[in-house]
Amino acid sequence: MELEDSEPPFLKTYKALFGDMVEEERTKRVHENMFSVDEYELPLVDLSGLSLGNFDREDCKKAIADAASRWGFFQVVNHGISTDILARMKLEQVKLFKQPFYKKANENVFNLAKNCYSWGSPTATSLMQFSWSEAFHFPLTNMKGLREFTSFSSPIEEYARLVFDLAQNISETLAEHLGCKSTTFFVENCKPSSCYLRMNRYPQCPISSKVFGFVPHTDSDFLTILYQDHIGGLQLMRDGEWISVKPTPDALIINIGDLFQAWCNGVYKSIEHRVVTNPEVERFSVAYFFCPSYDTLIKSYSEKHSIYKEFTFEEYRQQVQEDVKHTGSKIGLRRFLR
Ligand SMILES: O=C(O)CCC(=O)C(=O)O
Ligand SMILES: [Fe+2]
Repeated sequence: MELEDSEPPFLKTYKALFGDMVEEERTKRVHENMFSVDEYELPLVDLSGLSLGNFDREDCKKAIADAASRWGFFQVVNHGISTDILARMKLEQVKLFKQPFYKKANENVFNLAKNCYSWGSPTATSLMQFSWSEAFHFPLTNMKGLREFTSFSSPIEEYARLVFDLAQNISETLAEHLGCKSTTFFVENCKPSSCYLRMNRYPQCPISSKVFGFVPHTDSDFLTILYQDHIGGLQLMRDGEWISVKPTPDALIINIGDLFQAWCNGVYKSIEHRVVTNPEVERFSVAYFFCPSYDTLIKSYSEKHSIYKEFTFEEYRQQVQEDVKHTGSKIGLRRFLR
């Protein structure tokens, strides 16, 4: 590997896991792809309805709640984040990943929390636990380090600010639809500093028919807002089958996370999703995780009955980490069923 190469050494490092697959894939005439599934368009919600008159507003709120309960995943347009900011953020993202690998892996480039860069899956014992991707995972407790690295008044920072408002707005809307007239839950517990931003890059993959870009999982937050490029690769579980999400330019994808599912007692669904890689091109995405502070108690909004035991966000995170360490995968909310 050249010193300046930005590509993580997947094949060399994980040789034991991949065996002869690269050669097999190269010489095969017919390419069977176990991840190739039907493509769907997610429900699309035009958020301009939220700022219009009462009638449109109610329609828009209903469309959001319907999508969150029936799909757990939907896309939004007219979300208030300009094409220009999205494009400038993407440029910064590419710049980050194009740094030499040794620098990404060995240096605390951003002066932020340690270990914010990760690649591959060091604990994977089988191919099914492996993710062919690299990521920068930023806690948003402190944007200072990031600001020092990127150009001042960074578009990443601007995006994080705007997307926080969007997440808060959608959470409030979903809560209102459940009949919570004036809930202050999200305002009180979810602050910009308790959220996370993860920039993902999925390098082109010579064994893409056999390895995930991101293993199947649900998100451990209230909701996630995803900005993806035009390549595609995100798939989700729907009625017991995997389906592939068709990218829509400039739309943002919203998905319900585990905490929301627990809070609303299962009305809105945290859906399993995964990413598949591409043999020819790289793909970029940015996930914003709308999270509460660690000590926030997560329990059903309704006094009536609740499916899950109560837990703090910290307890949930720790349990997820322990399960991944001991079983190789996340068990998630099933652990907290009453
Ligand atoms: O890159 C994607 O499309 C999805 C990423 C994702 O699921 C995550 O970061 O949790
Ligand atoms: Fe996810």
